[in-house]
Amino acid sequence: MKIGIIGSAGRMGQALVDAIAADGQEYAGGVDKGDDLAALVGSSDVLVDFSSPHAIEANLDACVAAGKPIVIGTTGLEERHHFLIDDAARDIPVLQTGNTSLGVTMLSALVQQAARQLGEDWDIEILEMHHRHKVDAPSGTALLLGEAAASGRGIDLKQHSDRGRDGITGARNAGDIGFASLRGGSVAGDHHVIFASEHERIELVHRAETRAIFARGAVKAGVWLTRQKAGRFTMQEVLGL
Ligand SMILES: NC(=O)C1=CN([C@@H]2O[C@H](COP(=O)(O)OP(=O)(O)OC[C@H]3O[C@@H](n4cnc5c(N)ncnc54)[C@H](OP(=O)(O)O)[C@@H]3O)[C@@H](O)[C@H]2O)C=CC1
Ligand SMILES: O=C(O)C1=N[C@H](C(=O)O)C[C@H](O)C1
Repeated sequence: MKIGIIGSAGRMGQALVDAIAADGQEYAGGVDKGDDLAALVGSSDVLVDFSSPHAIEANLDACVAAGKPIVIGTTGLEERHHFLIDDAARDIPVLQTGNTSLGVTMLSALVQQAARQLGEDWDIEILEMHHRHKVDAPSGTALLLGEAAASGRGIDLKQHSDRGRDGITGARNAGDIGFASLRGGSVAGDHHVIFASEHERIELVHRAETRAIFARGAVKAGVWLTRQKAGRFTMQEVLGL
């Protein structure tokens, strides 16, 4: 399978080049800002995008025009990006996720189950730490885990998230899902989901020890997408979880 990378010179782009070779796939080439995207899309069977939210619209347009599937791992997406993805998914297979690793995909299933079964007296807080170069917060994974918790609870995350406590915040709003972000050093990605009740606490933690886990999952998702019809897919579907 010929896999093209959008954001190829970046940290994830480089990890992907290795993962493509390790999986026995063919590297079709890569683009970064200002490169010939249409040419890459034309010569690839599937595109994998780990670049910037600014690139999403052009990437989707190019893939729709050429009828090629795309995996979007880029984070920091806004609502309008999700609408663009939904539109494109009417014509081509698209998988967008804040985390392509097996471990986080499993964690999100566990978080959803815990949130469903624990009562509302269990406060939910999500803490993430990443390397000093990361530009978006909360991480895409933290938001994905927040969505998993909200869906387990049967609530809308947008109406129930607390994303930036500072100063005299007042007491915690019952039912909110709280987010906190730390940045420093070279941390590939740590996520803690904390369920806190009056007398006990459950903490579910995932630590990425290398970016290879994201790259491996993205390659797996890309190969899987080439066998799908148009639609929007999840890592749970790819991994059969
Ligand atoms: N879903 C997941 O599992 C994971 C997601 N990520 C996400 O992937 C993204 C990239 O992360 P990372 O590799 O660390 O970041 P980097 O900054 O190292 O790499 C981003 C690359 O994308 C390029 N780029 C920027 N704008 C465009 C554009 N408009 N078109 C094409 N290429 C562009 C950059 O080029 P230039 O330097 O010239 O701007 C750079 O080479 C982030 O959003 C990150 O959060 C990361 C890890 C896992
Ligand atoms: O920017 C990163 O590095 C990462 N980004 C993703 C996110 O925002 O959750 C995934 C991973 O944690 C690494």
